[in-house]
Amino acid sequence: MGEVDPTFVQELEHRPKLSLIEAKGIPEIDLSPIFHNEVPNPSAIESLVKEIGSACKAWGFFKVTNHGVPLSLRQRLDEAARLFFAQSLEEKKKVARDEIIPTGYYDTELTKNVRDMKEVFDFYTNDPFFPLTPHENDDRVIQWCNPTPPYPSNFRVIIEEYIEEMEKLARKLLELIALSLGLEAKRFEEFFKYQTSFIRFNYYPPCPYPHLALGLGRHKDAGALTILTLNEVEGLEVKRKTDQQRVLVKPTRDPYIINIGGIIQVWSNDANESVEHRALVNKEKERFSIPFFFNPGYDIEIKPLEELINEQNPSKYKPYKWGKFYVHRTNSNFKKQEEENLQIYHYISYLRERYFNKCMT
Ligand SMILES: O=C(O)CCC(=O)C(=O)O
Ligand SMILES: [Fe+2]
Repeated sequence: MGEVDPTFVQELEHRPKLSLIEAKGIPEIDLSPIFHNEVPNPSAIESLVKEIGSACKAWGFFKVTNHGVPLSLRQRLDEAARLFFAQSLEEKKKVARDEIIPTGYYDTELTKNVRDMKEVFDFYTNDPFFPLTPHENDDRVIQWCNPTPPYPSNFRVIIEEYIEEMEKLARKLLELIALSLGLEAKRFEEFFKYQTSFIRFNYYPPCPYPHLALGLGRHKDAGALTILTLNEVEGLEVKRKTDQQRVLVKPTRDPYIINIGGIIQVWSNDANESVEHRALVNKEKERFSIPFFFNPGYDIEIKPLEELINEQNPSKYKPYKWGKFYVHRTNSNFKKQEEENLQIYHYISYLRERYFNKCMT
């Protein structure tokens, strides 16, 4: 075993446990009532909405089957990603991200200020606009253009095809979530007109010290919704809501894993919470995961929805602009900071602040 690079080493309390617990009972939800029924069946849709609602509350994440995304497209995407990461570092760095526009390849991501044992390639939908800086009074925006990887030559085309499928699925899932919260199906639609969604390719090479490092440190996804696909290698650990234990999610070929993000947590005023998760590495096998993060426009103000708050259940969050939040957070994932990176709980309204500071780790 070579020298351990200290930048990857997790503090004792965050190192992986040697005995892992397999997650049981993760809801697996069949989406055929919306994707495979020619004629809509209202009672099937109603039970689907109930299932989604309880999965969001009990777990914050769940699997979906019959989701309408062709397996063959995913296989082409997996293969293209594998070819991309198998190239030399020099080749991959031809499409490296920079400090201003963080699209493309990088291998130095930090989560909670510790380096992750992974490489990444990020590709945003429709070259979206973002604030140039996180500073509140700075109105300048900049377009985040995606680099085109020269190899494999069809990578970009496949990514774009796949993103279209992801968007379709994400919009449907959000409709079901809206219904489960007692809202109109299309309640969230306007927020995604100028979306800032992106697809991320995570590549975790075999690691000589998997008991000290993590592929991806503990975090909660900050956007609205994540649609995740994994290769056959285990590694995803999710914090189970019932007992706060980290449980290992068995990778499955066809179903997608859906994660509630921080934005839905805020919109729903905590009715649906985003769960903490992380990724382990191992000594022998390389691991891939491909999340699609469905995110709203940069200028959308995120706050609890009017319909979901009242005197008994007042708003728990101060409004924040998604683009500013995101740029702040992206900067901290790239460079080591003196303080912890931005989280939705930094927007908890004043009255709850003391309570929350105690609860968050
Ligand atoms: O690699 C995994 O299993 C999880 C990836 C993830 O959580 C993320 O990229 O946000
Ligand atoms: Fe995540």
